[in-house]
Amino acid sequence: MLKVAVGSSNPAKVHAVKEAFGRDAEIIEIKASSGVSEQPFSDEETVEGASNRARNCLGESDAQIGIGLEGGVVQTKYGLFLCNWGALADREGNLFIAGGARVALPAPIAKRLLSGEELGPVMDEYTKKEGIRKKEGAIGIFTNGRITRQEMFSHIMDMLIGQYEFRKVEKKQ
Ligand SMILES: O=P(O)(O)OP(=O)(O)OP(=O)(O)OC[C@H]1O[C@@H](n2cnc3c(O)ncnc32)[C@H](O)[C@@H]1O
Ligand SMILES: [Mg+2]
Repeated sequence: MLKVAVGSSNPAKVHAVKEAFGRDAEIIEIKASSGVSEQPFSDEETVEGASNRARNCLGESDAQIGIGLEGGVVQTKYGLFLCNWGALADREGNLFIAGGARVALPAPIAKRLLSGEELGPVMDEYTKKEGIRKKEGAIGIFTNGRITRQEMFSHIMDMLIGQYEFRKVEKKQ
């Protein structure tokens, strides 16, 4: 059975990984460090966090595949956007990367992030709910529930596994 380690215990991430691999894989959760700030502030930093988590999963377990999923924000001339990145590392040294959907953060939220606050706590305060980051996520709130954080990570997972499969098919030819 394929053993997959995911570098997080956040249910929005773990469920997306489980759903993407299906019943044929054993999924274990690892406290993998991202090596970046708690609130990544660029695509590069967010990709780096995802990649570090994926590689650290392999270092800290005997899994064949390591998965890192990381959320961040990115500054654009249209405002501050949510960004999400995923990485899949295998034992052959391959690292596959894929990015998720983006959505603009409302100005009052963006302002708080720019002054140094972290999105997770800001979202809880804003919605007067607890643990938004583990549930529908900011993307769920700001899209009126149409796209949840798990769904967004599911999309990233399909892009990661798809690239991994494609590479295997290519090697055989
Ligand atoms: O336990 P881990 O795996 O670290 O999960 P996390 O929810 O902290 O997620 P990230 O580290 O990937 O996200 C970086 C920061 O952005 C916050 N964040 C990212 N996406 C979010 C979302 O959709 N809703 C709420 N907070 C979010 C999160 O709380 C962190 O402060
Ligand atoms: Mg985190």
